[in-house]
Amino acid sequence: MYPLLDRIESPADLKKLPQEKLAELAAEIRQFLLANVSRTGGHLASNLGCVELTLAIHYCFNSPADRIIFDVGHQAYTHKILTGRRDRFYTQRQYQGISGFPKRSESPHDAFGAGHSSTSISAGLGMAVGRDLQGSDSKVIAVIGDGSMTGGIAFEALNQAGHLKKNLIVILNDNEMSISKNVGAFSSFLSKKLTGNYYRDLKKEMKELLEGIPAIGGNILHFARKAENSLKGFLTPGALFEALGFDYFGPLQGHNLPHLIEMLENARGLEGPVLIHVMTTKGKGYQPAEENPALFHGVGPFDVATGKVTAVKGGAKSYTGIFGETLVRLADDDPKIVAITAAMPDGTGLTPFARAYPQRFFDVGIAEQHGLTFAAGLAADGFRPVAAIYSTFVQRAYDQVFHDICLQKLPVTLAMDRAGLVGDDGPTHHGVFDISYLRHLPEMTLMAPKDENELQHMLKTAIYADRPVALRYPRGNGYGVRLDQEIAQLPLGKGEMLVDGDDVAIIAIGCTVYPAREAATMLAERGIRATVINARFVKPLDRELILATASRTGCLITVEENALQGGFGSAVLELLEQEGVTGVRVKRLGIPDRYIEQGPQPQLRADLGLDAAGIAASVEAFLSQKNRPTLARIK
Ligand SMILES: Cc1ncc(C[n+]2csc(CCOP(=O)(O)OP(=O)(O)O)c2C)c(N)n1
Ligand SMILES: CC(=O)[C@@H](O)[C@H](O)COP(=O)(O)O
Ligand SMILES: [Mg+2]
Repeated sequence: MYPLLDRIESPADLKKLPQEKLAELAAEIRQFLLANVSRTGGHLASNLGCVELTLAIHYCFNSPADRIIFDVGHQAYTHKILTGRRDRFYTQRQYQGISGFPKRSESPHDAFGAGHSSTSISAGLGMAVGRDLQGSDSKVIAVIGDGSMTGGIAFEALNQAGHLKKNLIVILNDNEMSISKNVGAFSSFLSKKLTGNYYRDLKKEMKELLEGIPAIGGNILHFARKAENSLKGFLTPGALFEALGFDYFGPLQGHNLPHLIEMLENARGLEGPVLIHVMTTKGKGYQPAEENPALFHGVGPFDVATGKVTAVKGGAKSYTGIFGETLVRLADDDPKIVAITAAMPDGTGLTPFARAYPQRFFDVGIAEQHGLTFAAGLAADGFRPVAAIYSTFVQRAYDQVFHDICLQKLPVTLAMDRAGLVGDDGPTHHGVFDISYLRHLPEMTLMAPKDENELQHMLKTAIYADRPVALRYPRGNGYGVRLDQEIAQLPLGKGEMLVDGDDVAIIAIGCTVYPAREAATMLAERGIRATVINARFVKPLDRELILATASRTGCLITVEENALQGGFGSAVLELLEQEGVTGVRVKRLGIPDRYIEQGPQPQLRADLGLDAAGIAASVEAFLSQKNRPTLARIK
């Protein structure tokens, strides 16, 4: 099927091909990507956009001795295919398959693991320094997109790289897109100057201005022409990188293999940090993806012929969608509500808000830290900011939550989408730590809805709590429950009892509540009467309800989709300890102390015993151990 690609098992095989054959190989790779990603889903558009670039890099450098680092890593499919994973590529992002991101444990060619953005230059610089300390002569190449370049850590790395003057090649893959259109002054700077129009218009305006000055205008024009080249240099993106100590080359047409290869061959021999600016088209070679790169950024299975995404039958609305709709409804009545995203307006459901209230919507770029401090600033000025960020990316901004929001008691709502197990993106993206890293911060209120209707109410509760609030909700669809027309504020720190039973109490939070209730039904069929509590709040806990239930049943099972360490169950244990409660047995169910690989959410939940059957089994096993020896007896 793929006459050239089928012969390539490693970069060494690639190098055997004459350069003239590479364009043909690129076309085969695009076919291969389409055939596979249309079945598995994945980050199609970015990968289609960097086929030639990746081929050129592997053609000119010697991986794994030379270290190739892909920022975010969502664009590393061609790299994987060329480095011995073509045969397994159909398993990418699948349960027990290869990862959708570079992963050090997967291949020696994956020089650095990724999934989160803007780390490649820092990691590359570390490797360059390590190489020099060890006296080796390998090359280090960091490939970073224009979106990822908006992350602060990328600039921190450029700053140090320009200072250290190590041999480091940074390739800026500029497609003028983040997931959505790239925004911000840096992005405008990169693109505006490149169109040439800006420069042409400026020149024309200057000429007219100077010609209009009587007598001396002509002379000045003469000097201005002489200065033209330096002016042009000043106006190109190169000036920025040169000022940071890099040698700048570009912009290059990123789909022109001979040009790329010539440039990279030259770059091999250059001393010091080098930045090669490459222009590419996101979705290149597949019309639907070129026309709608945001949709094909991370896409589910689709039909190659039509570009139509395979519809999920009868799906309820997503939590993300409900969040976005509710925020618009609340903002209709309150001009103080503003919304912030870190380069993910679609993913976080903020696009309807952006359309309805463009003046109150802010895409800060991939800059979670800045985004949260920016939100704190707005809150300090009397606004009600809602920052919608995936749970896993809030990790970037822990200090901002502490120092800029909680310590100053500022009423920022942190809407943490993708909390819990996310599925195919795997360990880099599972949002299973936020309860642990937020719960201990004084002033923080932390809640999680049991379903999409409760999400509506919690969002309003959060926005009007007049304090820092984090609201976590999962990736995927709700349960299709009826949505209350009136959005209400919930009492802070109050949970709800859903099922009453005396044998044991299951206290669940967020997306584990429905499975817990289903588990109770299963247990009832086996003669076990379980109480089920929807905790709603991780902080403050519903002290009265939990203590009363503990004293009544003497046996508590907590359930959460968060790390067990420091999670919701730990909070319940701490409550019992603080209150001096003894004689109550507690079992915590949640994410164990290891990273969870990729897979469909239901599969992962079943594996971890967090589905209804798993919870019921744990409850039964726990109850059957009632007479196990206590520590006192062992002593
Ligand atoms: C810290 C962090 N925030 C957000 C994301 C989500 N994200 C993944 S790719 C991406 C856009 C990256 O744009 P760019 O680097 O230009 O690559 P392109 O998709 O255009 O190929 C974003 C926002 C992330 N992976 N990491
Ligand atoms: C690479 C990355 O970080 C994003 O593209 C992420 O994969 C999006 O995840 P969702 O599909 O959950 O929006
Ligand atoms: Mg981009």
